[in-house]
Amino acid sequence: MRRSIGAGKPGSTRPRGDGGDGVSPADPPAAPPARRRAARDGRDRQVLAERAAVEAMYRRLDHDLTETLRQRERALAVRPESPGEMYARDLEVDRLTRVIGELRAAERALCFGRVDTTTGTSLHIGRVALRDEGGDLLLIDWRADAARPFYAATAASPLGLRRRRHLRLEGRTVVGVSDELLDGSAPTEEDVVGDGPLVEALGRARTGRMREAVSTLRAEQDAIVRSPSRGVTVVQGGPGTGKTIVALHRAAYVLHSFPRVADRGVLVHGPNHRFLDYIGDVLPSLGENDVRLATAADLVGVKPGATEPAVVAEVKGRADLAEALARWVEARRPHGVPLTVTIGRDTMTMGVSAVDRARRTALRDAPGHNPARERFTEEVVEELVDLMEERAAETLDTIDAEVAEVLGVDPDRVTAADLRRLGVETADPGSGQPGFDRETVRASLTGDPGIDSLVQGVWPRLEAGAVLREFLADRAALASLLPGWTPEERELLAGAPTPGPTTADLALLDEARHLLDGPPEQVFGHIVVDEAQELTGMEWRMLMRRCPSRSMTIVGDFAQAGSNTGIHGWEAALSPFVGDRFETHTLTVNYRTTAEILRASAPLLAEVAPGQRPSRSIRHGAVPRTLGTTEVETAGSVDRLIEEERRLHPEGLIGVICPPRRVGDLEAGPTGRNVVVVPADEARGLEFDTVLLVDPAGIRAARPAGARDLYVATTRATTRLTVVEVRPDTAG
Ligand SMILES: Nc1ncnc2c1ncn2[C@@H]1O[C@H](COP(=O)(O)OP(=O)(O)OP(=O)(O)O)[C@@H](O)[C@H]1O
Repeated sequence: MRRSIGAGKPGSTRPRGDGGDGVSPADPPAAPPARRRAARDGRDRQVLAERAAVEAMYRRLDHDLTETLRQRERALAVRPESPGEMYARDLEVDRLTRVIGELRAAERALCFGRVDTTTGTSLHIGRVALRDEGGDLLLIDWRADAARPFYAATAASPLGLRRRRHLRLEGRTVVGVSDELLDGSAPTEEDVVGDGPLVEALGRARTGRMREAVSTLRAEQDAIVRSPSRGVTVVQGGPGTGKTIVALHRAAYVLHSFPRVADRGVLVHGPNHRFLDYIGDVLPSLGENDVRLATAADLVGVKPGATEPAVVAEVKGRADLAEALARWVEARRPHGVPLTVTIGRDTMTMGVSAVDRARRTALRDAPGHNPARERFTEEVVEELVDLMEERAAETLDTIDAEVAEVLGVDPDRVTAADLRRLGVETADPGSGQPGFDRETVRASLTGDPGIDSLVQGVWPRLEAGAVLREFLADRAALASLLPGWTPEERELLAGAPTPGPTTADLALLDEARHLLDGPPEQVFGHIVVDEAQELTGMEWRMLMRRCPSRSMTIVGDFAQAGSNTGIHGWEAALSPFVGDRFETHTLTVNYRTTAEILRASAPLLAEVAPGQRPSRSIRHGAVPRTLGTTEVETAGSVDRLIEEERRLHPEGLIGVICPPRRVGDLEAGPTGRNVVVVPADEARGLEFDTVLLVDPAGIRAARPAGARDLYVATTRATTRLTVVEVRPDTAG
């Protein structure tokens, strides 16, 4: 028999049953009163015992926090006496600041779990590790190896556990415990077997912000979070299977377990700010505050101000543009040409092979067209100094020859003999031309505007925005650099200049900057890519160059792809960068959508991704309904539905998902508290208790990926879905 204490109401949807997911069947049969009383006494004792244990942990947390704050104050008070000491001090202060952040973030639900082994030992699991004053372990960090059985043990594979316990806290007080027995043993008075926190978590009303799931990660999710792979991990699965939650917990795990990664920081890349805001609380609540959340526009630091047809965006996203652009830039450097310079009355020529050698040296020493140009200038100056020295030697030789002819003596030998007589060593023949001061000549040439304009003629400084505009408009170059493209495809590039950068231009701009100015300033130790099915070939390059270690967690679902990227699978996306060195995991259990909603979206899934198996939902709820309205009545009908929904489910979060062109009209309605209007092309990754899906035909027609937008929209609700079809107004 299973009972639950302290659990909140699971809401109107009920779990379907265990099904291997560890989710308990609902509605246990009623027990006789005496047994109920005994059970209640038993669980009260358990709650009290856990309360005492957790109070001790909070005391220790307070102590550790005070102590770490003191340590930081002491470190800050030290006066470093050398740059080395300053560096060491700053490192220590950074470390302590990080620990303080972790300890502070651990305040909420400090301890959420416990495991008891079959041999009688137990461990409490929480957000940080804590030891008592004697050094004994009070709490282990959820990311530690020792915590793995808490997540990974199942009845089929109990990993030495007898019991897994979840604790529920209000503030610092334990108010509920819930146990799962894993070794098949019968419950005793010390066990409180209940519905469990997953059911509770899934039944809670949404807030519009994703919540962390550290206490309820399932075994299949935990295996990915803890994967020892430091390379590329791909997580795929249908909507609501926990891809995002897994990726974010993996980022926290990686930061904790791979310190070298933590040094460089973690980037979470998402498609838009609506989505990044939605997931933005998860990592801080896991104690990770140093994670950067960014869209492509944030990474490039440019806001796209113009739009363009999807077909143009598609060709601009193709990765073979990178090679074409590189060759276009390469053609702006000197190849097979000499450099002739006039200094004073002298004209000197740096030969073709010297110029080519200087170009190669420059690009090797200073990657990027512009830095290499400066290095090339140094090489040119060096070559000119050599030439001038040679020229000086020739002039002196001529004078010497003239002197010898007039006086009948060799001036060099005379001078050397005179110097020897005076006890001075004569110049070493290898030390350069006597009287020619290379340093002074080099200094006078370095920074000389004449030299700069000479170099500018063969190797101009370039700016990424201008390069991109010129490149895209250079029909002749595009024809020779992109021979595999049809003339129509090339014309899409050249024939559609926009007044400002578009979204597809961002990755091209980044590529141009990389070619011109070298690698990006900020790179990361680990990158999480969410909604990765949206990335074009050029965008993959943009992310990969920011992750030289190729340590990445990539999550996505090609059935939900909104942009036509020309990339339909992980191999196509990743093999240019890592070959086949990536691990793919597939999540199959849907934690968001009810089975009824999933069933309603199945025909759309079959349409957009034939052959892809639907995920398996663990929740049940109302069958989605379809209503009709007319064009003029659309806003009024939606307003009435919102009011009805608010009356029946005051706690629930309502998402109104519609074609982009209807957003303005619908936002004028009773939005605000608990209601968000979202254009269908921005709904990826989001979730609501109730979804009002307005004008499905309009969503479908809004862009080429309309059917996939519609599929995404139907899979956003946790509980209730109402589809509002809009009929055209009849005349009169
Ligand atoms: N183990 C878990 N414990 C509690 N909640 C969970 C768990 N796994 C998933 N969820 C919840 O299920 C919902 C769906 O998860 P998530 O958004 O990560 O799925 P997804 O696969 O990324 O979906 P989509 O493809 O639609 O973006 C979220 O509310 C998430 O918090």
